[in-house]
Amino acid sequence: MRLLEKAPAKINLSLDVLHKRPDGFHEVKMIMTTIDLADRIELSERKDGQITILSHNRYVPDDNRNLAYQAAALLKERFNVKQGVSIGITKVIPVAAGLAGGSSDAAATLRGLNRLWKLGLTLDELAEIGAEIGSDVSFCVYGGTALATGRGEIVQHIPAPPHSWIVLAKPTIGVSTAEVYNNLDLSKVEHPDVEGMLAAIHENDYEKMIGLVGNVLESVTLRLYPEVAHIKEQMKKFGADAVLMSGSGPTVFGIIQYDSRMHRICNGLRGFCDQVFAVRILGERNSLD
Ligand SMILES: C[C@@](CO)(OP(=O)(O)O)[C@H](O)COP(=O)(O)OP(=O)(O)OC[C@H]1O[C@@H](n2ccc(N)nc2=O)[C@H](O)[C@@H]1O
Ligand SMILES: Nc1ncnc2c1ncn2[C@@H]1O[C@H](COP(=O)(O)OP(=O)(O)O)[C@@H](O)[C@H]1O
Repeated sequence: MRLLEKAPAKINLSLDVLHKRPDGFHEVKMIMTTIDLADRIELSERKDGQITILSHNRYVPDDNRNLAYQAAALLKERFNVKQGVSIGITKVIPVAAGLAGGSSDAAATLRGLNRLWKLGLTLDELAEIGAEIGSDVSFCVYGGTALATGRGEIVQHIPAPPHSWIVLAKPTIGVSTAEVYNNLDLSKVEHPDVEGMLAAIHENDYEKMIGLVGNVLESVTLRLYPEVAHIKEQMKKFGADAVLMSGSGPTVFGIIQYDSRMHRICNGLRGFCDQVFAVRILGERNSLD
């Protein structure tokens, strides 16, 4: 048997870090939403009990460092599964980009293997297992839009943000999440208004939402990688309503209401940036909701 799962990317509309915890992780408060940019995960049964990964992407490990491999290994061990699985990953989401591509591949693998191996687990149970793989995996198990707290694994569902285009621009560099958290100086950051963003989303208020985007991790990544600041400036200049870095970066996203302006911004960015995408938020509400 063979089955397919989509693994969508996420962006962080608001990302605050409260403090560093004794376990080395940071306590976060962030609003995440899945977007229509997805990897494709193909799972095929193996009778020999092995787990294999094939991604045809030189930036993605094809062994037990792959988060999808780790998801399969964890389920196999925890539920004493005798079968194996071949995991084919078609990468569309840029790697090490702040878009949770690896986490989403792991989450899709958990959802898919739950079906393939007939484990009968709930999404809540899969999300709990996902937290053992990485902080963003729990959110990716559910997708949609959520307030994430703890180290990111406590997920509270909220409505989708107002109708808008998301334009993504990824500079050629990749960023290490651990490096960004390690260089964060919380005494020097401006904290975003996460509660205000929550209210804007609940009220489906586009103007309020674009005025409240914020990410404390920008303070680190923009300093370490000036090209990210350059892309932010260009996206603003081309007319995006709001511009922010996603996660630990380096991907920058713009929020735009009108199609015509979205096209203008994409064309402008493509002049100097290889990876530019225009996508919708998954499960978005239309402006009349
Ligand atoms: C910054 C965010 C925002 O959504 O996303 P990305 O930029 O990775 O997409 C996340 O917090 C990233 O989550 P994730 O990428 O799953 O992180 P993990 O694998 O759990 O941890 C990688 C490393 O980041 C640091 N880390 C991660 C999460 C957290 N709350 N505090 C931390 O200090 C730790 O140093 C950890 O060793
Ligand atoms: N399935 C996967 N897809 C992409 N990267 C993966 C995967 N599994 C493990 N990795 C590793 O995880 C690192 C972070 O990748 P990714 O999840 O794309 O970034 P981010 O955490 O910034 O959203 C990569 O450098 C890569 O080596």
